[in-house]
Amino acid sequence: MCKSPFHPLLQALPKCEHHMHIEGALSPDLLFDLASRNDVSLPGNDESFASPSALHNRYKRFTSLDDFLQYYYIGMSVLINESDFEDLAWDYFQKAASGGLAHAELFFDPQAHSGRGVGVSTVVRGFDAARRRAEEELGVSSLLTPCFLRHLPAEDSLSAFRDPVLQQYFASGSLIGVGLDSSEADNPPKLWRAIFEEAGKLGLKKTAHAGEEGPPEYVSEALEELQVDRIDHGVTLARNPTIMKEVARKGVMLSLCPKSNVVLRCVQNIQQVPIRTYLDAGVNFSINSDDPAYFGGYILDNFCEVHEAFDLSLEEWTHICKTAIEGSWCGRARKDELLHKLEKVLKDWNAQN
Ligand SMILES: Nc1ncnc2[nH]cnc12
Ligand SMILES: [Zn+2]
Repeated sequence: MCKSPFHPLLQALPKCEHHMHIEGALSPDLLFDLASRNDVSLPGNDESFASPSALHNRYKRFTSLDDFLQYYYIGMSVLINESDFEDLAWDYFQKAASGGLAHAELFFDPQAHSGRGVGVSTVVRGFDAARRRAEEELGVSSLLTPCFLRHLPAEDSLSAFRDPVLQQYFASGSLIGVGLDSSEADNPPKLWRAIFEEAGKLGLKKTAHAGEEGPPEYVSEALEELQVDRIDHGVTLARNPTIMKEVARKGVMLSLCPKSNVVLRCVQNIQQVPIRTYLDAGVNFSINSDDPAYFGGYILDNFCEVHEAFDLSLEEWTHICKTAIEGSWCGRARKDELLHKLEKVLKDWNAQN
């Protein structure tokens, strides 16, 4: 919660999140509970795993994306059964909905589970159970996208993409698109071109992490070589005005993750996230939590920190929320419902202020 008089408005705004790795919602408490439930032993040689609070403290000292990813992949080892994935996603939906989440487009990493013998149907069935419950009990809609891991060879990603079970989920509409995540440095997007070409032929949505730690040229490469509809992060894009102008011209949306960028040291503080630069340059963006259990905050916390750093106006918040709604991959009917909710929140706010 921030101290701004705007806080009640920030809380009430109907939020769309497009960049949230469900495995990144695994809190230290749930991680320890699941480790005990599933009899999974945590690394004995790392004192960060001595207790949930020791782990929580370690999360305050990440030095880079790869330093974080090491903990992120170890954390996942406790996720074994369908009910574990359901509990994880349900925990996320409850916490994010309390901060005004209305629609979530969620990533997961199938290779990080299949590599440990947990099949994609176990993962998707668990998430789907939580997604149905979120829709019924919280009024939160959601979509699910598998991401492919760029720290592994691109051929591994291609076989994971071609897994018949995954293909069946694409065909049925349970999975909406494809994404690309994990270690960015020295892993240029073009190496994953084959997957994105096949995904395009299947009519799937396409997105890729680019310009998080990597250079702005990875953003243009993802757009040109992978033909992505969206860019995840793009925080380094502001360093190249030519590419930035092209992104603005094309109307491509960036899914920015302000707290993540600070915690993983892509920027020194929230003020350095180029929010003002992108608003001025007409670059579309949404504000997202990335891995909320690791980075110390859900979507509302990201809204609050951005507001405190940039003192945005009512018009600017309205623009950000509308861009996020229009940039979502849900259908027109759901977008209209979300726009309607937004109008109502703004009307109530204006009536009271
Ligand atoms: N911030 C991030 N960047 C790349 N891959 C990720 N996987 C989970 N979080 C990620
Ligand atoms: Zn991410």
